[in-house]
Amino acid sequence: MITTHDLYTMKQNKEKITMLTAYDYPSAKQAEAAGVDTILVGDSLGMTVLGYQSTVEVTLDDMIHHAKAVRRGAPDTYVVVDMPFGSYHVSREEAVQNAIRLYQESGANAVKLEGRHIEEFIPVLVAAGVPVVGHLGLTPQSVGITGFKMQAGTKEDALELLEAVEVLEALGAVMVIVEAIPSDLAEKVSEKVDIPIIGIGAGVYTDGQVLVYHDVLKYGTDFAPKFVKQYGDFDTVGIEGIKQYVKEVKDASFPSDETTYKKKVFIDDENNS
Ligand SMILES: Nc1nc(=O)c2c([nH]1)NC[C@@H]1CN(c3ccc(C(=O)N[C@@H](CCC(=O)O)C(=O)O)cc3)CN21
Ligand SMILES: CC(C)C(=O)C(=O)O
Ligand SMILES: [Mg+2]
Repeated sequence: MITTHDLYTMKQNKEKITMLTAYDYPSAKQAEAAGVDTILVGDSLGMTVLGYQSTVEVTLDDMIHHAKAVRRGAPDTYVVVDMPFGSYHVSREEAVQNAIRLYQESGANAVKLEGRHIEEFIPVLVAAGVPVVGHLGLTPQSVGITGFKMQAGTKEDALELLEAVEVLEALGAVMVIVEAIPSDLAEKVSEKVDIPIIGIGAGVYTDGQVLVYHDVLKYGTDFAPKFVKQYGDFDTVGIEGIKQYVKEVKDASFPSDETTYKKKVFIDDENNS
């Protein structure tokens, strides 16, 4: 498994860092088998595997439940887990307590938090030994305020984001995700700091890329943001497979001899009791 330190080295060596979300045992196994550098147990699981309209409904217990399954499926991959909406917004004490619980119970390598208000308690987490990943730009937990659209499109907002990344680095964050921001800003941000900047919808100049498993494989998603590229079509493969199964049960061609136990046991036969 790579370490937090390896992520810095990869940036220094200009080796792109790959990140893919995973939410359960099989997706984690696939991600590890495919050799991704890092897995994100994103709170996007609320949308991709639980069918919610946003990530706002996801709870801390949901995140722990899914992250533990991911850890079992990918024991040798660097795993980042999202702190969900509301779990780090009430007070500094509660935020730190919840982050420590998530880190400890999930077995993840780092916890990710959205926005700038996290600046007030990052040092406490870092002091406690918890690697912290930031998330700026489009922060989906604030969808009620921002909507799902490109962020930092004005000079003022771009400068603000640039400053925020520097502050996160200074406070000890190990990595920052930037989501749905202009490519030239993402490039500047990546050049400005030594910690890796991972982009989603942020162009090609970041130190790495992250996408959502279900988007990459076209698996049950109802929409695809502009920045998604589909590398597979699980929906077609899955639906075709299920249709074939249904057909074969209907016409009794399944189960066949090969899928049937054929030891003869008659309950009324003394020789076979
Ligand atoms: N399946 C999935 N993929 C994601 O990338 C993702 C999630 N879920 N859930 C959490 C957040 C939410 N994200 C989103 C959700 C919607 C758009 C979207 O509709 N974007 C429009 C732009 C709309 C506009 O600019 O007005 C697009 O066309 O890209 C973008 C990112 C990214 N994250
Ligand atoms: C989109 C990524 C960065 C994320 O936070 C998630 O999957 O929840
Ligand atoms: Mg998230």
